[in-house]
Amino acid sequence: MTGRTDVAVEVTGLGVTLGGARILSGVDVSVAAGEWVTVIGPNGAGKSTLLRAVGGLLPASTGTISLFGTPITRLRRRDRARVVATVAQSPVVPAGMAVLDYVLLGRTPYIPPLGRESAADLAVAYDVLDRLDLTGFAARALSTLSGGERQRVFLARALAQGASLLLLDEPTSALDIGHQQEVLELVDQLRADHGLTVLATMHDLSVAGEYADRMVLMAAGEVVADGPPRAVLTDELLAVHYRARVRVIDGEHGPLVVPVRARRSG
Ligand SMILES: Nc1ncnc2c1ncn2[C@@H]1O[C@H](COP(=O)(O)OP(=O)(O)OP(=O)(O)O)[C@@H](O)[C@H]1O
Repeated sequence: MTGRTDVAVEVTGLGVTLGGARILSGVDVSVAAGEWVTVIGPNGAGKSTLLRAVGGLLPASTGTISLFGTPITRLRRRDRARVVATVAQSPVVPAGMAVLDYVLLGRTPYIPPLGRESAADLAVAYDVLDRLDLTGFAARALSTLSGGERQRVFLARALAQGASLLLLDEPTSALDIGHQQEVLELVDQLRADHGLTVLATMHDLSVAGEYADRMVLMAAGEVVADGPPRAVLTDELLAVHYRARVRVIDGEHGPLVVPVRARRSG
């Protein structure tokens, strides 16, 4: 059955089992078209697993996942790739591949079987390289780039895919503060200009809160809070689920989470 297309992601009662272990249980997450939702939670909470399931990279044991109203199980791989693009935490990179060729992999869903990329595909690849400040790297082997440069190339490949839903798993973890802002602002600009929908995971809670419309807090494979940043980034919720001592202060674009060191005795 085809449902509403103004809902980009509808996850209902999702359970995922991996290696015999239950990793996600009863997860409900909904992302409206054009919305930016960031999933947070401590290490091992199940954030990447959720993104991989939404990207069609892992099967659901229970529950359903729909993208723009179509159950993911009904989308063929090629059609799915035109709808959703994923930037994984550590993508596998083919040995010796040049940056431009890697970004062109994003155009695969548009290239006929046994065909070659068109001039239009090349133009898209060069455009995203330019937007991400990567033009000078086009001919370089991906393996020779720094961690941050490589992370921008992974994003470039996802953007070249032209999908309307972007899944970003820790997209800025290797980036310096300047490139972090550049990448997040670019994604936000694309969202404003092209109605892109973003479902991300991030560990930097202050940055996460500045960009997300809504945040989903996960712990031990379940959703424990879901709401605007101010409702999710609270001293209490972070203390309980991260076992962290933090102070949340009001920032211009959202709450800022400041770690507070324990008082030393003696
Ligand atoms: N193939 C697998 N077999 C068994 N357990 C797995 C498998 N893949 C992931 N897990 C476990 O599932 C749990 C959730 O992992 P996941 O990577 O989704 O967490 P995460 O919230 O993204 O964590 P992090 O913040 O550390 O990246 C972890 O405990 C992990 O060890």
